[in-house]
Amino acid sequence: MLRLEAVELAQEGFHLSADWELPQGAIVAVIGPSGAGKSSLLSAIAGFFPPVSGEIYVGEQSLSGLSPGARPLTILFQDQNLFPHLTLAENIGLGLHPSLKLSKAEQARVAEVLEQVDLAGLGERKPAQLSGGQLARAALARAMLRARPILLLDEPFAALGPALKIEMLALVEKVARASGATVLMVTHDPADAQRIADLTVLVSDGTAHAPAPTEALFANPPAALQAYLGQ
Ligand SMILES: Nc1ncnc2c1ncn2[C@@H]1O[C@H](COP(=O)(O)OP(=O)(O)OP(=O)(O)O)[C@@H](O)[C@H]1O
Repeated sequence: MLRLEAVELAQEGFHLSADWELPQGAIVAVIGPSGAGKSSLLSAIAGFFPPVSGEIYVGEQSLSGLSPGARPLTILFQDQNLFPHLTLAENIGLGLHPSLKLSKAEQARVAEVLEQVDLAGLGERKPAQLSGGQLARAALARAMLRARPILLLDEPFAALGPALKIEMLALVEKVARASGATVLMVTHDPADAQRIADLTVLVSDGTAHAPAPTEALFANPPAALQAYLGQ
C-alpha cells in the first residue's frame, strides 16, 4: 500500500497537494494537463523531489530519509537509459547488481525475464542492434528484475507507435498482475488509462486528486477532466 499523507510539493511558483492512498496491486494512471505536476508527483515518491511537508509511506514504512535507491520501488522514464557499451543481458543484469557479477541463478533469472518480454536469444546484442520496441521491452525487463513492490512509469512508451504501445501496456499489466506490484503510470493518452488502469489520479489545479475508478471517472468526468479532454 502506498500512502501520501498531506504531501505538499512546491518549487518556483509550482505547488501540488496530495492526500490519499492506493491499495497494493492497483494499476493507476496519472493524467492531467502539461505542467500540472505529474512527473513531480512520481519524482517525490521516488525520492528525487523532497516534499516541503507531509509523509509518504509504503505500508507502515515512511520513505522520508530513504535515498531513491533504498526505496521499495523502481522508476522507468521515457529515456530508457540502456548503456550502449553493454549487452542487453548485462544491461538487464544491472537491475540485480551494479557490479554485474551475477551468479548462475541470477544469470538464469536474466534469461527468464528476457523470455517474459519476448527477447529470448537477444541477450548478447548491444542496444544499437535493437528496435525501439525491443529497447522498451528491455527497460521493462530490467525494472521487473528488481521486483520491487511499486513500479513508477513516467510516460515510458510515449515515443512508441500505437501498436507497440498497446503491446507494452499489455505487458505491464501482465507483469504487474503476476507480481502483485502497484503501478503508477503517467500518460497523456486517456486511452492508456482506460486500457489497463483500475484507478486514475487526475492532477490539476494544484492537486493530485484522490484515485478514482477509471471507468466511472471517464463516464462522468469532473469539470477539470472535461477541460483536459477538450469536452
Ligand atoms: N527541475 C525543475 N526546476 C524548476 N521547475 C521545474 C522543474 N521541473 C519541473 N518544474 C516545473 O514544475 C511544474 C510541474 O512540472 P511536471 O514536469 O511535474 O509537470 P507534468 O504534469 O509532468 O508535465 P508534462 O505533462 O508536460 O510532462 C511545471 O511548472 C514545471 O515547469
